[in-house]
Amino acid sequence: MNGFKYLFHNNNNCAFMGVKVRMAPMEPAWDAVPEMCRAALRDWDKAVVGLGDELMSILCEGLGVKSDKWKELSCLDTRVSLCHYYPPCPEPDLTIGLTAHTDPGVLTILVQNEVGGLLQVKCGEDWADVEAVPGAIVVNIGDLLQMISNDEYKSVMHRVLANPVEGARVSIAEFFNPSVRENRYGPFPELISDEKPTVYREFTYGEYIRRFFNKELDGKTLTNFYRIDNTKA
Ligand SMILES: O=C(O)CCC(=O)C(=O)O
Ligand SMILES: [Fe+2]
Repeated sequence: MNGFKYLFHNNNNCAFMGVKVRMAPMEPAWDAVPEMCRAALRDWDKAVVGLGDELMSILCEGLGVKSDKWKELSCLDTRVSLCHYYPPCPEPDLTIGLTAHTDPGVLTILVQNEVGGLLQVKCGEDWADVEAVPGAIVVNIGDLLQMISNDEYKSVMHRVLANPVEGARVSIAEFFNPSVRENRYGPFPELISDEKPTVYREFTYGEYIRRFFNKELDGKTLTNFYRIDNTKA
């Protein structure tokens, strides 16, 4: 089915189920998406696409490069929506909702329902709860953005605990990724100087994404793989 998947559990046997729809660059086969969430998913995608553009322009300005710099690399052209459903778990101490990871792409925009306190972000050695604030949107910097920003922005390690309460936790994420596999990625040249040499070597998006799908998620990031050890220069 073009661009649509049910995920009943993922490789790490996490305690969630999900529906994944690739929204762009190709339109999904909407007929294959369950009718009950078709319109909502279409509206969600429409609502976040502009927000992604706007956030990325602000983030580029923050780096001191031109605000549409990200367009040169088709940074946001692939969009994947992933709806997560974390059912109540009778033994939450024995499993995890979603294992610790950083998002591999550029940006993630996420909303969650009122069952909060399960999404956590790593702060130093500790985990901090991301409370469910009505109307709030969670934005994650992904590994690719960390690398193209030459470490000015840091991707966020996060996880979801198994759900100990009666009601289900629901979240919807939109992942923004590049689309052109041949494009070469590395820190924006404008950010490189003698004082701040490049922290990452270049790679193609195709190579990057292949590596991502061939590794375990738990606690590891791809950024270390592409990092140059400047202390040895
Ligand atoms: O459900 C959540 O809040 C987080 C989901 C997530 O981190 C992911 O799918 O990458
Ligand atoms: Fe994530």
